[in-house]
Amino acid sequence: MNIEATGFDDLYLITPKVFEDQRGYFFESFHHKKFREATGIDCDFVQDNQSRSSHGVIRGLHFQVPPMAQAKFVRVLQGEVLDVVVDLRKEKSTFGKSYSTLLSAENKKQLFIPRGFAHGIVVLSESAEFFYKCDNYYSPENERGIMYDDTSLNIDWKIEADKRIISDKDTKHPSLEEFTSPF
Ligand SMILES: Cc1cn([C@H]2C[C@H](O)[C@@H](COP(=O)(O)OP(=O)(O)O[C@H]3O[C@H](C)C(=O)[C@H](O)[C@H]3O)O2)c(=O)[nH]c1=O
Repeated sequence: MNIEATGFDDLYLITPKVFEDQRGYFFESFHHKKFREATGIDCDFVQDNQSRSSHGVIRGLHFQVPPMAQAKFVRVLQGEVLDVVVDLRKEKSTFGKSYSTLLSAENKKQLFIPRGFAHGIVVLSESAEFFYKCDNYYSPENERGIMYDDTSLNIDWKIEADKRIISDKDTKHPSLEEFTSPF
């Protein structure tokens, strides 16, 4: 497993070691001890989520506030997404900054997103199956969001505006400036 720093504290891009043979491939999609030894992060995941989305779908930018904030370990089972996170941790020099990376079934890359980040995806392939582990349970009353197209975030979502598929909920979040971060 190769773990890359991202310039954001505790945000890591992971490339698993893939074993290929004439049958296909195998890789360890998560290994608690190896991850902890490489990052110092002792993460106990309690909930797995999976979603399927069509080309152009944007889900985000979502997060849960304390005491139900979530760290996430995300990857793509089929297709390709641009995975986007925004640092909401006020004391960090990266506060308000975004980080994006391509995750795909092909590159098998994974992103560990610590608590204190808003998270979203945009689907670049025909469709995508997205899978992620969470270290805290879903809590609707603690769910929040910031606008994916907040110009202060300067995120390139790669899909033209008229081709984007977005839930009604995701068109009604505050901007980062309008949101007082609890992180
Ligand atoms: C997140 C979640 C949702 N739900 C229910 C609530 C709705 O009835 C339905 C769809 O939920 P939503 O539209 O919020 O799903 P996404 O837009 O994919 O939300 C996710 O999008 C981005 C990518 C994230 O990082 C978050 O984990 C999560 O907010 O599933 C549950 O029952 N449990 C859950 O953990």
